[in-house]
Amino acid sequence: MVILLCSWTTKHINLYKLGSVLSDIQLSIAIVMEALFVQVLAAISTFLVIAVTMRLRAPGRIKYPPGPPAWPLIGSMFNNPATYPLAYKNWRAVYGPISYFRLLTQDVIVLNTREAANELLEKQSASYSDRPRQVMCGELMSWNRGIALCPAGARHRAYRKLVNSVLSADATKRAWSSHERAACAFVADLLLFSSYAASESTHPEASSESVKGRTSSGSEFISRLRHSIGTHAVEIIYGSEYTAEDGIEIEGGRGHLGMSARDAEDYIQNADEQHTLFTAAVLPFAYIVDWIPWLRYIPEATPFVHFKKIARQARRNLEALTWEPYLKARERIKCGCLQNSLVDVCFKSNPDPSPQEEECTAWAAMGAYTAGSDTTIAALTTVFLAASLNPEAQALAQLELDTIVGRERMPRLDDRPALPYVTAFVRECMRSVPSVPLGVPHRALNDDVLYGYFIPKGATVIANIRGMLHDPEVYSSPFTFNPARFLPRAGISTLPGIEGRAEPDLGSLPYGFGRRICPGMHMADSEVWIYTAMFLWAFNIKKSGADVSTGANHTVTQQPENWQSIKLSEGGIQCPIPFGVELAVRSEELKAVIQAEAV
Ligand code: HEM
Repeated sequence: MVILLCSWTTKHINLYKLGSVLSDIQLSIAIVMEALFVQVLAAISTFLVIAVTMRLRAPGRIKYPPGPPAWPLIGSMFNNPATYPLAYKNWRAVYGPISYFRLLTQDVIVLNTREAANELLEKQSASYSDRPRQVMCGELMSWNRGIALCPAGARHRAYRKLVNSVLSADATKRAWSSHERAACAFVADLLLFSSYAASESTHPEASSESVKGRTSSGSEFISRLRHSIGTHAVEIIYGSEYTAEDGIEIEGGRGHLGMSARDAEDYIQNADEQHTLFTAAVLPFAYIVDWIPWLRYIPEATPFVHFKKIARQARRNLEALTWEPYLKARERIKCGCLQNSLVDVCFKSNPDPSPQEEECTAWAAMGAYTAGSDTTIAALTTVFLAASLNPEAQALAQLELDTIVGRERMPRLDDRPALPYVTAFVRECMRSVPSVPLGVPHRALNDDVLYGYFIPKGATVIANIRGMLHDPEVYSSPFTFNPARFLPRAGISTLPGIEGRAEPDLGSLPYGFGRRICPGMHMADSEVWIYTAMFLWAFNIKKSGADVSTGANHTVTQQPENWQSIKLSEGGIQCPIPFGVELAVRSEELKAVIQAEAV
């Protein structure tokens, strides 16, 4: 039926087209409308056939998992929970460990417990390592050429191998001193100001202003954090500038090779803009074309069709984001200025790469940068908010730091085992506001059954990470900020008198599952920990109602006693907004140590 309708349309258009060249504009409009009408009819018939077939597919009488109410054929299209991460928060209580909904022809499985996620995404990792088709974000904007949305297969394996060269546990340990330097520079940078405020305008998703990249207004605090994490990531992935003074003769007498500080600034800014578009588009079915894929073929000039223009610009910018820093790093490396960045390590192991291999490295590098920055910034923003809202927990962490590290030097990463409360503080932040609340969707490669429920081949599989971390059956009073939940019952020697609750450790849960687990988790863990430790060692932080940089009054809506009321940005990456904080260095003595170590 569908084929018949389509061929009828084509014939019809051709006949009319002949006339329309000669006759008036009205006729052309009528033709387009008619063609569109028939195409829509064709699409609806397709959905009808496919949807009915799909409902009949479950073998035997295996049920689909429970889920929200759905309409015949269209499923949960009008109350699409896929685009609202918070919509899943009570699903474990309502539907149990595994739930299901359908959007037109797309099956979506939501895993609400760690056990269910382990059963599918860890134990059968190979069958769930693919990503669902994402027409807008993946195909039209080109993000499926990067690692995070790349389909499972040889190219994805090659990407993972490349990024592991600098992100594996061992490689990360070798980079500890570089993380410490970056955290120390951040703290020293903050010393220059007496107080700061974080506000909506600084978050990439918070305003249309920021979507266009104008993020400089007001709040120094987060923009400084963004700058610090971004510059550090650029260094780890592309290396830093190499100047003639560094001891090498540079051809043509130019002053430097590689990424200059200015290039890094531009890169960070461009990456922010592209990643903002990415986080909005990566949510399942975020754009109409994700629901009706053939819309990708309609001309960009069609009225009311904005997604084609957005996609074209995003694709062009993503190419630039991928190639410009890579080519600069390559130029430096070819002149013999080798460093330890991801791109350098790739060239060391393969000094004469083919164009395909170069393309692979360039996209792997871009993918690692973009996946690693906003997630880490979101985690650290939560840390600072948590400290400002929980003065008691802040004071306990500082007491532990003073006792173990003292006041004559800054904390280091090898202090971590001796600082259990600081570590528990960081974990509690990552539990309270996981940066990636629904992970990145996986895709079932085969039909499967879990707990007696049918999982159809091709289903999008979402791990409800936030729901797992807020499950009251696992974490008592899940919306109360309490680092002691991660301490042993017997307490800790660094802070006698604190009663631990010995609740389940986070493990790698905030970082996803199976073959797609975050390859940057070791780096993120070390980075978030050292930034937190140095920051709490150096500053007292408290909440404030005013953004001192702009003078604008912000209402402090964040309530320490109930993290459910914390305002979060929407999208694939979650970050608390807005909040004001005041910082004060803890003593002149510490200020002198910071200034000395930051040199
Ligand atoms: C607090 C910080 C971070 C969090 C919470 C986080 C979380 C995640 C999550 C949940 C995923 C999806 C995993 C899945 O599909 O099951 C992911 C993927 C990924 N992350 Fe992270 N991440 C963080 C930092 C980083 C860093 C620092 C890097 C690199 C420098 C990085 C690189 C990546 C990459 C490349 C992927 C895609 C992996 C793939 O599809 O094979 N992440 N991350």
